[in-house]
Amino acid sequence: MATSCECKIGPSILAADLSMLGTECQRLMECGADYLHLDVMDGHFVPNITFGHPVVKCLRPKVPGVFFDMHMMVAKPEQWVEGMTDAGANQFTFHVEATDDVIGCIRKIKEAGMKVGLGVKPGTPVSALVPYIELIDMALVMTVEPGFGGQKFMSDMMPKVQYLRQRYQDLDIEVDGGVGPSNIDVVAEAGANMIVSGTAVTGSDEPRAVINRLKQSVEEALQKARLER
Ligand SMILES: O=C(CO)[C@H](O)[C@H](O)COP(=O)(O)O
Ligand SMILES: [Fe+2]
Repeated sequence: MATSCECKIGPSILAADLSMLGTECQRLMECGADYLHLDVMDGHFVPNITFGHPVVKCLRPKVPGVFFDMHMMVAKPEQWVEGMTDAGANQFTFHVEATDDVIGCIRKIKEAGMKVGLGVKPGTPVSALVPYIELIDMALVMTVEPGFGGQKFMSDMMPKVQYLRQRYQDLDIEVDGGVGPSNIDVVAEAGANMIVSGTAVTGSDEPRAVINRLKQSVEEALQKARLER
């Protein structure tokens, strides 16, 4: 996932034309995306349905080598680990609220050879992640209620990001929901280094320009933070 920016931008394809998923993903990578954030919803954990591992398996050869961060908004995430690794997913990000056996799920994902992401919904305190931090690769802080793209960014989630960054320098921290050029600076300043942007990118006629603007804004925010230190 090499980029000049310390922060990586991963477009969510939720608001893209899903009938052309392969082409849309290729286009986003050509426009400067660092990785792809693929939103899986099961109609149980969230009140919406998207797609599952059979679709991801078809998508994999269309964008070989691209990092797939699977945002698993599903109940019983452990049941989809095998299917996702077989489909070619790189990271399996599930929600701490979704299973009674978080450690068992983490172990299963690692054994399958994928990286582990663990997320919290807006109403869940960040402390819910703390017992698992040493076991995971990435913490996901949701800045919308999971289930739908195009919602308003919840800036009051930033203290969660700051809390994690102050304590865990090497942890990947992802922010997801409502992020675009007008607010990505706040997200980067708080300490996120993997930033998802869906509607702002895929809903634009010029996704390349939007991704460039996102990266520029992150660079400026980090530069400002360095100078203020
Ligand atoms: O997980 C998600 C919703 O549950 C999406 O990744 C997220 O909403 C990104 O889309 P947008 O930038 O349009 O909010
Ligand atoms: Fe997501």
